Amino acid sequence: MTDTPHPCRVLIHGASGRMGQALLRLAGERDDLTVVAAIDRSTPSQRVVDGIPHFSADELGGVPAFDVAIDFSLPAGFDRILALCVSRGRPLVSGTTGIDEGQREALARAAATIPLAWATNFSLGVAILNELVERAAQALPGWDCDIVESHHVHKLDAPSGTALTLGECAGQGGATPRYASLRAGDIVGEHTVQFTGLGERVELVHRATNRDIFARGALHVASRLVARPPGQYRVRDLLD
Ligand SMILES: NC(=O)C1=CN([C@@H]2O[C@H](COP(=O)(O)OP(=O)(O)OC[C@H]3O[C@@H](n4cnc5c(N)ncnc54)[C@H](OP(=O)(O)O)[C@@H]3O)[C@@H](O)[C@H]2O)C=CC1
Ligand SMILES: O=C(O)C1=N[C@H](C(=O)O)C[C@H](O)C1
Repeated sequence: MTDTPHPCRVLIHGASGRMGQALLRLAGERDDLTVVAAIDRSTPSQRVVDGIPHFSADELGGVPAFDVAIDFSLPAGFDRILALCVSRGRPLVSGTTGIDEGQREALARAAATIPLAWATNFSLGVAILNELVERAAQALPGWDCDIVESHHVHKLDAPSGTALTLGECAGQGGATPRYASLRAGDIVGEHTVQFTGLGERVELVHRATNRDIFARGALHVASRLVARPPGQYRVRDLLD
């Protein structure tokens, strides 16, 4: 008889948010992961919810042992969760967008000591779209490149993180992208990359209709990251 390895212990940072709630629900459906701590910015009135201990961001230093942290919060909360993972020597999966250049540099430094997967979009479709955009930009030199993104009215950053990553991919293919953003209703997330030539146009589109796709992707990446050496990983590096 072989021993069953214990479920991977997960900390969720940004647990009260739209993404945090999806992560808690979907993690609860998996046998290989168990959530040992949920962190919100403000102190919750109830300390244990559905058997999961909740902590405020100010209490981060006192959270129990974990194997991997998953962060979907805001840029103001990002430095502290990164510092916690570095100090505990634990991997970090982060989908927080809107982080600045200094925070990107801190990520790169941290990758010398812990495994890290920071991505602006954890869906499979956008991982593929990133590659398609780079190839299209290479194949269509001189065409205009425009990235149009639409999101729900609560989204704070613009252009979206995904749009900026698509722009980096287009840039690697030689294009100079322009951006346009729309905030309306409850749109989960839509991105169109439009290449326009003379008399013709190519459009590459991704529409997210349910944020579970991001949460599932992040949980999958977390389950793979725990076995990796320190370094920065992309979503596509960790796909099966
Ligand atoms: N990479 C991807 O695939 C995706 C990325 N995102 C990104 O994930 C992030 C969260 O999105 P969403 O869930 O919609 O946002 P919400 O506003 O719904 O949730 C934000 C969460 O972060 C917490 N938080 C805010 N500020 C701090 C802080 N200073 N310290 C600690 N925690 C903090 C909030 O706690 P409290 O409730 O107590 O204020 C809340 O739990 C955004 O950056 C968004 O762009 C979203 C979807 C997919
Ligand atoms: O805030 C959101 O909702 C989303 N944010 C990410 C982004 O900024 O690209 C990913 C997704 O589009 C949803």
